[in-house]
Amino acid sequence: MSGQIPVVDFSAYSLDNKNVNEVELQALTDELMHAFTTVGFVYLKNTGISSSKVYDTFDVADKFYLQPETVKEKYSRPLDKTAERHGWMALERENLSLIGQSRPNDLKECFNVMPPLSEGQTWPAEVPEFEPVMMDFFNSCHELAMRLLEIIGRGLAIKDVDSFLGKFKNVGKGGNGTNLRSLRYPPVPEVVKENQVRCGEHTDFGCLSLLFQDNPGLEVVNLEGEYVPARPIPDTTLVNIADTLQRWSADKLKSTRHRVVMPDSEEERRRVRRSLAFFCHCDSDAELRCLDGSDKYQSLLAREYINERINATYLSG
Ligand SMILES: O=C(O)CCC(=O)C(=O)O
Ligand SMILES: [Fe+2]
Repeated sequence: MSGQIPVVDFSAYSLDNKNVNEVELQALTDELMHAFTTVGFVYLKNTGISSSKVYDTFDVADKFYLQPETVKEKYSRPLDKTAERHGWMALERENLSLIGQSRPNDLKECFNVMPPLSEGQTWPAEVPEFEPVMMDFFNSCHELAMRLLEIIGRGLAIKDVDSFLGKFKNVGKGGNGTNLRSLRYPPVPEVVKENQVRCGEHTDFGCLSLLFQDNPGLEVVNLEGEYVPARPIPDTTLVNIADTLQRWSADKLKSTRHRVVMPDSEEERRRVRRSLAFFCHCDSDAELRCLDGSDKYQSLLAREYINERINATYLSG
């Protein structure tokens, strides 16, 4: 299916666009709202984030992954679920599967970039370009996410869009869970554990996710409830709604299940798969009161909601 995930031209509000046209922006809003209220995913082209920038970021991440395990361990992400979650996670350390422990841990390695770093956390000194390149990518994603949130605020007919956007004022500054995750899925080994996948089925926790991927494997649940491939389309960004925003919008916006499976073809199994996921969260102290004014869900703080979700996710120790 890239079939059922629409491809939308974002030129009207691209990061490069200095002359925003009201009529075009409204048409873009309508297209995006249609996608976000149905399948929950959309491919965007002409966002202003170039594929050369994406590939440069993949390459810098690779330089880190190629370091010896002893080096990478210095930058391990704390396993304590209450700690700020910046850092590296070794292969088969995490299990995102909603069906939990009935699957072996995910066959992936990843690095979460979560500024500002807490005390004791450092950037990989062995790859000096890691910090500036990751932060530059983080900042571009942040800018794009804010444009998308503005469009969503408009699409939901929120009276005070500025106050909605104000709930994201701490992205990258602390007191906000936004992070950029680089993922590396190694070639599939000869013998794979029963039921193991590259990334277990899940929905994302935050508000909005942006995804950049080099090789196939991602699958998304379609409107019929079946997993179908969401293949990489060159020069696009895949965007999806995540759980916090689904709840906040009283289920108008859809947070859709997805996963990354092992490819079938021998050739693809031998390939590394790389992706970059920007998980945009609202501020931890934002109050999630249903945006439509309804009382479908009881109001609670974003922090409380996210903690609930993190605690439900199995992290092997
Ligand atoms: O690697 C991918 O394409 C998707 C990863 C993902 O869904 C996640 O980390 O939440
Ligand atoms: Fe995800």
